[in-house]
Amino acid sequence: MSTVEFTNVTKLYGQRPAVANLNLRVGSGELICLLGPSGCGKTTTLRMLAGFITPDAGDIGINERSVLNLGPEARPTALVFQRYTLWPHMNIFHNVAFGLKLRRVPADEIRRKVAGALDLVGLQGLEKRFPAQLSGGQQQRVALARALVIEPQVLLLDEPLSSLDAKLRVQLRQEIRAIQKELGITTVFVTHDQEEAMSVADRIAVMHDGVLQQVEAPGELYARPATEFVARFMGEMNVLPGTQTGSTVRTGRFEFLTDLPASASAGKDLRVAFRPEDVQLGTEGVPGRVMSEIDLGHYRQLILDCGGVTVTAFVSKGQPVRGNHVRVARVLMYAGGQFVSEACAAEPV
Ligand SMILES: Nc1ncnc2c1ncn2[C@@H]1O[C@H](COP(=O)(O)OP(=O)(O)OP(=O)(O)O)[C@@H](O)[C@H]1O
Repeated sequence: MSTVEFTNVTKLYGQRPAVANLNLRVGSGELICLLGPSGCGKTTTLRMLAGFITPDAGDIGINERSVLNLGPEARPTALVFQRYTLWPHMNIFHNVAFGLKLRRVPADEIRRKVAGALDLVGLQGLEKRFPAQLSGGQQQRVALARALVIEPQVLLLDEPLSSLDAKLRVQLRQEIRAIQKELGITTVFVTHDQEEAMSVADRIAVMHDGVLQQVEAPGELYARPATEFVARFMGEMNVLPGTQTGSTVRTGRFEFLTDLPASASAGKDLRVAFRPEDVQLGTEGVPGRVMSEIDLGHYRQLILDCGGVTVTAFVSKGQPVRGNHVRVARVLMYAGGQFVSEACAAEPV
């Protein structure tokens, strides 16, 4: 059973924080994805946990004990990189056995453990092959076996699927998740791909400009983004500028009712946000004009001009569109980038 805890961790490059005052706890057996755009600080966070980068402030603990004074090799972690970093001149057996040999594990135990690790990643029987004789996906499985064979308490994955093609990525991420669950190993998985994060994580930690924005289970993160950044980053979202008068919030010709006191949004940029799948097309609401329509297989994406406001709507394939009026039942409101309240459609009087 292993936990990870970052407490007020900061890493500066010059004056600029790559990671700013990070507080994050990873529970025992939990898989947390660090998610965010390029340069947000994910890799720096992972490397601080692995011991390759020293934080400027704060503490990092594994199992409630600080690991800051331990070098990478002394930490109970194993790291899998984006590119399969296998030794080309060693066969698969020796690639996987390497860490055990360094630890002076007896030969028969090495054989047993390597066989077990290769079995776990579905590569039994390929011990004598060399890396160049394996596909990209197989090589990445070897890298995973090599990390797991030393029985780390915490598994660290740095964009482990980025160099694979789309189909293989999907397959391997399910395999990684299954292995992680089977072993119950505490895991930190870095990715910039939100679909990947949604599909494997117990919780997702979204980062932006070195700042942790929100940590939540995937469904909750999607339903209730805590900041405007998360709202825009996780899936498609309509984000429109709003103005509040009393209990009414307006954007274009849309009107919503809120119980947010107007004083709470005064002087801050107010935004209303709603998912394209929550846009209803019918005979009631704000008249819309379809500007473009894209067939995306199981649903259609419509871009509508609703009196000068551009709205994206997803319409499921089997659903006939009965009218060109747009209604949005529920919206999220953000002031100064932070979630402040929900609002609901004001019914026409
Ligand atoms: N050695 C370094 N020297 C100076 N700045 C650095 C160094 N390493 C990282 N940075 C900066 O710190 C910030 C965070 O980098 P980091 O690699 O952690 O981001 P990331 O989210 O992992 O991005 P990517 O997905 O592109 O790897 C970036 O602005 C980056 O330019």
